[in-house]
Amino acid sequence: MGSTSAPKITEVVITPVAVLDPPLLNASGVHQPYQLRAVIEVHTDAGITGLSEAYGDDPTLANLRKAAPALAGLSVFDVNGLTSRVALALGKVTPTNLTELVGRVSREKTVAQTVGAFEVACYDAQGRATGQRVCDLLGGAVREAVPYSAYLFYRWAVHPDGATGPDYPDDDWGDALDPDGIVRQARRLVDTYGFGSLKLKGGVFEPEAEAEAIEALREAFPEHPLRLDPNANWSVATSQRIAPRLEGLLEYLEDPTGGNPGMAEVARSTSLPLATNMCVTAFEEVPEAARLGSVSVVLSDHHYWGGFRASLKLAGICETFDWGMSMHSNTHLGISLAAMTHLAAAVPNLTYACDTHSPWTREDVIQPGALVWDKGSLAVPGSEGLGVELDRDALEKLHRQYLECGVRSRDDLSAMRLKDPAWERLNPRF
Ligand SMILES: O=C([O-])C(=O)C[C@H](O)[C@@H](O)C(=O)[O-]
Ligand SMILES: [Mg+2]
Repeated sequence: MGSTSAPKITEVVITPVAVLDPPLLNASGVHQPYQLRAVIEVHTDAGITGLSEAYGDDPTLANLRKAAPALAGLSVFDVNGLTSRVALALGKVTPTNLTELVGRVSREKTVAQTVGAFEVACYDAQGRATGQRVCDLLGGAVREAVPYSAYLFYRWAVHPDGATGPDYPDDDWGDALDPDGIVRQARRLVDTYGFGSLKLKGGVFEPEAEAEAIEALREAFPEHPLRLDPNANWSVATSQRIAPRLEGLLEYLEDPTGGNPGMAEVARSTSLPLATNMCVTAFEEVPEAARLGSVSVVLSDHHYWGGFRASLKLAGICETFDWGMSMHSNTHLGISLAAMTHLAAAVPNLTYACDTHSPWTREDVIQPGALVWDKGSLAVPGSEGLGVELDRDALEKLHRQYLECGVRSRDDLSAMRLKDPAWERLNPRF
């Protein structure tokens, strides 16, 4: 196809939505009753529309809205043009981030987040224009089914008093606050989805209690690879105390402590591979990690690395430094899940099962049937583009929920203080 006949962007529509979210505990506090996402539609003069999904907090929305008008007239194939137009439109943008749990903020990362949000929609449009799947545009599928891991969370049964209205529909998972609760949760996730590996979100309770939960998981699931992610809520000394107990139990220990120097100290004292989505989260952080030897697995995430092409670049870096590659998730909907699946299908060295928050998200904006769980994996959806279609009624409903719920940014700390007003975010806590 010559560039003159390539679909050109005519309009970008950004719709914020709010989705029900359970009270999942982490190092920063607890999830609010609603998580925010932005649904992006990139319309073209060819009548084709590309879809994408991004964070939906106020600062992200402001950046998306600031950059969107600059895309008018751009070919959906011109991803380099997209990158430079977004950077120019954002100018000296204020660095923003969704949560401290995905590493430090920087201007580079803020621009990358915005580029990535539109880039995914452009790839979807490219696929729809050419009759190709996104994974084929990214180099071809090296796997037709992408394995995901069960994402286990300590959690309460219900949100704290005052966090929700009287009609808020709590889920039926109950609480999980000790090893038995975590094993019970894992059993249900494995039985329902067939997950073949398990990740426990840690950094919540005393590290010994979390190690005990890992031991209980090992006993209950002798064959499942296990991971623990304390989100940098352990000091170096604590990490060095606990890591030996976890050796032989975990396939990797994710972000036990904060920063590349601290991670490097821990790495030197344990045989456990250390993984991260906190100290290597942008290209500018790669040289220090490589120099110090702080990590051996990097969790990619197209939402903040800058989209598909940036993720392929990261894959090359991982290969160069002999780092394993996995995939991180924040709460997301089906458009992002499709994007994650196409990307993971096309990256040969992304050999670890990917993270997903899917089981915790009871609502969606896509039409059902495109993403079907089978033995903990998702087959690459569709025959062109991302392979998912918007459910307009659901989009409208979740947008209305956004307008009514009052949540405008992610704030796990304030959510936690509804239960315990004296709760402090200690960094690290343990
Ligand atoms: O692997 C991670 O660090 C995450 O998944 C970060 C997320 O924000 C997770 O902790 C959460 O949803 O609470
Ligand atoms: Mg992590």
